[in-house]
Amino acid sequence: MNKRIAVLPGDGIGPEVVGEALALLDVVAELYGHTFHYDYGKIGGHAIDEEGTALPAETVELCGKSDAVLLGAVGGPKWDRGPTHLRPETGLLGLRKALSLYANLRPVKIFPALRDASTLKPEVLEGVDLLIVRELTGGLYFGTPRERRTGPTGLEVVDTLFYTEAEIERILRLGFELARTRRGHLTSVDKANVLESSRVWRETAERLAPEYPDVELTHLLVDNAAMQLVRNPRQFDVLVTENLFGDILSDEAAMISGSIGLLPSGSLGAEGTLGLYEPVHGSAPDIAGQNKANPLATYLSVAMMLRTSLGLPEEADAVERAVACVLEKGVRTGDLAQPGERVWGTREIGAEVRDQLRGGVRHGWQVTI
Ligand SMILES: NC(=O)C1=CN([C@@H]2O[C@H](COP(=O)(O)OP(=O)(O)OC[C@H]3O[C@@H](n4cnc5c(N)ncnc54)[C@H](O)[C@@H]3O)[C@@H](O)[C@H]2O)C=CC1
Ligand SMILES: CC(C)CC(=O)C(=O)O
Ligand SMILES: [Mg+2]
Repeated sequence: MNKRIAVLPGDGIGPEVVGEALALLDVVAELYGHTFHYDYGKIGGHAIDEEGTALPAETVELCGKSDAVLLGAVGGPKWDRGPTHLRPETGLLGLRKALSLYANLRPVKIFPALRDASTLKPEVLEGVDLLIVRELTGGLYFGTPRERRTGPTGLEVVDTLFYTEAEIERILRLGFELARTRRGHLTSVDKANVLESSRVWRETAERLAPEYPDVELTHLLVDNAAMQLVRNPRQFDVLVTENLFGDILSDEAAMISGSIGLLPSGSLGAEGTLGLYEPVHGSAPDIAGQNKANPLATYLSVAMMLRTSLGLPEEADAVERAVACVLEKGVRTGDLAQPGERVWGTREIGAEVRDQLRGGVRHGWQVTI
């Protein structure tokens, strides 16, 4: 199979984890007889430095010609003081919008080997398998006006939470559809006790529910959802929520599995359109360039890409198995290692996963998981 992948490494640890992910994809290609072409694009802070914009037009064009997009992360302190239009994050938001990627899927699973790394007690973790469906092209991150202005008492600032009913309906429908393919439970997370947008969100969920009689719908206010996620995450199957809420809840949920360095994501538009795959974490400036970043979230994002956009489920399974096996062998980056345990670097854990993938596919050897 011949596929074109747009590769946007970005800033900070982005190039490190994406570099490892491509080395892993090369092994997938070698083992299964595929050809993956990588077309590199600029986005974020380094694009600002080199092109004067966080999202050069060529990057959007490149993505449009690809079968899938793999992204690292954008941002860093160097660009934090810039004006809004010259901030790395606007590049990523702009790309999501330009590609109409309205749904961001963030699965949270437990690797049995990592029970110790989770902040939760082992008995609470048993059987956790949840999916956060985050609306990605609307809400507070995209509403206008967004501005600073001078009012009667001095500086005033405005961010706008804007949704159309149609935007709310399409993400909720996806939530119902995904719940239907899993355990049949959808939790819609909102702040309907305060926000008008959330009231429409809840009304829309109620209106759609009769069309999905096989799905049990529950509503939860976002503050309670944040608490329930760490109290008893096993109660959740699919959570569907607004852009900002989903952003925050997914970082929180990362700690159920043990580290933000483990959580993958896939962003999708209408059926048959391009998908963008990226780890949930950011550019981690505090560890950038030190061979400390955990590349597993990016590997698991690659697995999502193989399965969803490239139609290669067997290859996706093999990557996920290789990751699980390496963890089972006790290989840990610093974010996962317990006090006193050996710490592997980004490149070293990368080599372990590649070896495991080769061994698993060629010789069928793997650690029992
Ligand atoms: N999708 C994206 O490109 C995102 C970009 N950002 C940007 O990233 C920059 C840093 O943001 P932070 O709030 O620090 O969030 P962050 O996710 O980059 O880092 C938070 C903490 O987690 C650690 N961490 C993150 N990824 C890791 C990995 N793979 N392995 C080991 N440890 C990891 C970091 O070292 C840090 O201590 C900011 O400029 C922010 O805007 C933040 C989130 C997402
Ligand atoms: C630009 C930010 C909204 C990125 C982020 O935090 C995320 O998508 O998780
Ligand atoms: Mg985030």
